[in-house]
Amino acid sequence: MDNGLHLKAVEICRGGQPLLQIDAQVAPGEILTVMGPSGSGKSTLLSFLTGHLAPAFAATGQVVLDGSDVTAQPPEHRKIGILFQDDLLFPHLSVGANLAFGLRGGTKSERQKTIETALSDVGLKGFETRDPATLSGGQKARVALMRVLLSDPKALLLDEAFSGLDTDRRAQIRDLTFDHARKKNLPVVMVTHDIDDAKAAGGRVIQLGP
Ligand SMILES: Nc1ncnc2c1ncn2[C@@H]1O[C@H](COP(=O)(O)OP(=O)(O)OP(=O)(O)O)[C@@H](O)[C@H]1O
Repeated sequence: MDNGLHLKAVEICRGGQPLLQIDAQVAPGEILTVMGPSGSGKSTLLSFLTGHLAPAFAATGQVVLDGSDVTAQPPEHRKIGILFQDDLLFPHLSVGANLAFGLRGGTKSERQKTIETALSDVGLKGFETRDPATLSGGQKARVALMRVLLSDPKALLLDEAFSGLDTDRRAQIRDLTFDHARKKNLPVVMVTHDIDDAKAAGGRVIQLGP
């Protein structure tokens, strides 16, 4: 498969001991859910994919994105976006400036238009000048989602991205995230403890491991 995200025989070790092994292909628009007990290496896997593996770990295998092996590339060249739980917006910047952060190219007015559209796509029309401190948790999550999408990633990683939200809000933001990821045809790797997240992503079990 050329397009999508291919985790080719990935093995992550710590202190010489294997922590996690995975071999999976995530097609564009598809969601790979990774579940497992605390400490099993889920976040470490995502840090390997983004290129931020901590020195305590060693990894073998390849990360192939849209047919290119990005394993040796620095994080900023990989085009892999990640959303964390309670993703922090820059507190000293307005909502609009937070969104402008990942935007490259185009004229100032084109960038402005892109931001307006992104906000209205997540039900936050007119929020450009708002201070992030004045937003609800769900509103912050929407801005964080748009910020990562505007950086034009070729794959999206979710690390307990919906965990800080109450049940209703969680389902809403999750649907919104899946919708946008599918619209952009992004392969998604979602780490979660929540069986409802996994059910919402759908599909089938492809690997069971220690
Ligand atoms: N920077 C680091 N240096 C050394 N060990 C680490 C580092 N980060 C995490 N670990 C350890 O590596 C193991 C895997 O951690 P990781 O955060 O990937 O687990 P996880 O499956 O995401 O857990 P959780 O579900 O609790 O978030 C844990 O035992 C953790 O304590």
